[in-house]
Amino acid sequence: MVDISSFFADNPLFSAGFGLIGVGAGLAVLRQGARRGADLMKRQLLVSMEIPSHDKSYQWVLGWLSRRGAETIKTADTVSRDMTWVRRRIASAVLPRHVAVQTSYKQHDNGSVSTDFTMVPGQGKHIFFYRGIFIQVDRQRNAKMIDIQSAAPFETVTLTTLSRDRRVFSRILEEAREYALAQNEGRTVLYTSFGPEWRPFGLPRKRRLLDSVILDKGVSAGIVDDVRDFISNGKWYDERGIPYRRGYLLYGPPGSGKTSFIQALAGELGYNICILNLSERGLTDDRLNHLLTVAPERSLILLEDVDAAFNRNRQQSEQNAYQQSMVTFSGLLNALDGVASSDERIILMTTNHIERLDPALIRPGRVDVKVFLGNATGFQIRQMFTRFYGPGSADLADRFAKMLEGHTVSTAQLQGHFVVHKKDAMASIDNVHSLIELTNDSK
Ligand SMILES: Nc1ncnc2c1ncn2[C@@H]1O[C@H](COP(=O)(O)OP(=O)(O)OP(=O)(O)O)[C@@H](O)[C@H]1O
Repeated sequence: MVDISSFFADNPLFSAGFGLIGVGAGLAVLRQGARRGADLMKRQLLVSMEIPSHDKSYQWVLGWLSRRGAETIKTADTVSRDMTWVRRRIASAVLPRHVAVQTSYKQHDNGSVSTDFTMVPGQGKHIFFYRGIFIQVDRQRNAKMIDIQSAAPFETVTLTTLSRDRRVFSRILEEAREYALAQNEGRTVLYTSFGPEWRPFGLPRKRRLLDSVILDKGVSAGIVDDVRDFISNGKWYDERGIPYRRGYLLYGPPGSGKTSFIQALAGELGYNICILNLSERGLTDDRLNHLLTVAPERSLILLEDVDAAFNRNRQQSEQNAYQQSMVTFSGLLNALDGVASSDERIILMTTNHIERLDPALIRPGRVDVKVFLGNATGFQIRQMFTRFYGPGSADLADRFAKMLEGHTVSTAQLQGHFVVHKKDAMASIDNVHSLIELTNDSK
């Protein structure tokens, strides 16, 4: 009888093969162990924060990173020229090698616009140094996924650092937000709706000064006081379970300063403006409701020319739903009532024809303050005159106002007249007949 075990044991070919299998298996176990060990170490030692491109902080963080890049170059430049290699080392250690360009435009106080190019980290991994800590930035694009709102490829930026430094992330987010806000300091951002979200429209504009819009005596101060009072009384509303919102309706003839005043009000409060056109194609009740709920903080919501979208004739407004926008009258009322919102909401509406508005739209709770901005009064004419020609022109202003007595002139027409005669107050008076010809007397 053959002893099988001794046959295998004595067979050199077999034992060598068996040995190899053993070594292979051992290596695989080791490899897996090493991978697991590395994963475990990574989990224990590293923390990361992922910021998807649809999040508001995404652009803030990219902007902030680009500023850090610029600062690093400056720091590197301060190193003495004899130590060029040190400068190179600093720069090559912390500056991304693959950058993407982001072009921004800035409006200066004199109205001119300049272009600014900034380098933001491009796709891939980069390391930067912040407050004594190394942080890895990994910017990735997923070409297969599209952000439906912006139709842009979906991207993420992931910051990774040692877990003992995890608190640095909130500091970075805070700094990035402050940096982004500081870029718009002294400016008013106009937002328009883009699908279900608000997007900045054009460049942030220089704030309009409140005293550049001349309303009748006490009107401007009255509105500003009311809004300020509202803003500072959130707790009061909360304690009484009253929705924290306030609606204003500015009504009056064209060119009386309704829109300009809202811009100046936003400037005065340091707020931005979200402009919504109710007649916009594709706007539905749901979208309107959603937009009013997600308006950026510290913003005024402006619904311009509400009479164009809805008027007394409900029949017509229902037809409207099919012809242009799909917002129904009841949808608008619901959105204004802002069912579950406890956030501050300031809604301003403008119209040239208050008489065409359905009383349900302008009842208290939806419109709390109604202000008539009419054609220029004697007070406004004098104020605008002295604002254009200086405080020394008060006597001429009286004369000019007298000449316009009995005529209906809008403040926009007055502004136009003063712009034509901007350098000469007397010419403005001598040519008052050209203004009277334009007036609304016979209309
Ligand atoms: N009361 C005012 N004080 C200073 N400027 C004014 C005033 N009213 C109008 N203007 C000037 O006239 C122009 C048009 O004003 P604005 O668009 O604010 O009027 P509006 O009442 O909103 O008009 P519409 O009803 O046609 O929308 C702006 O350039 C603005 O500066």
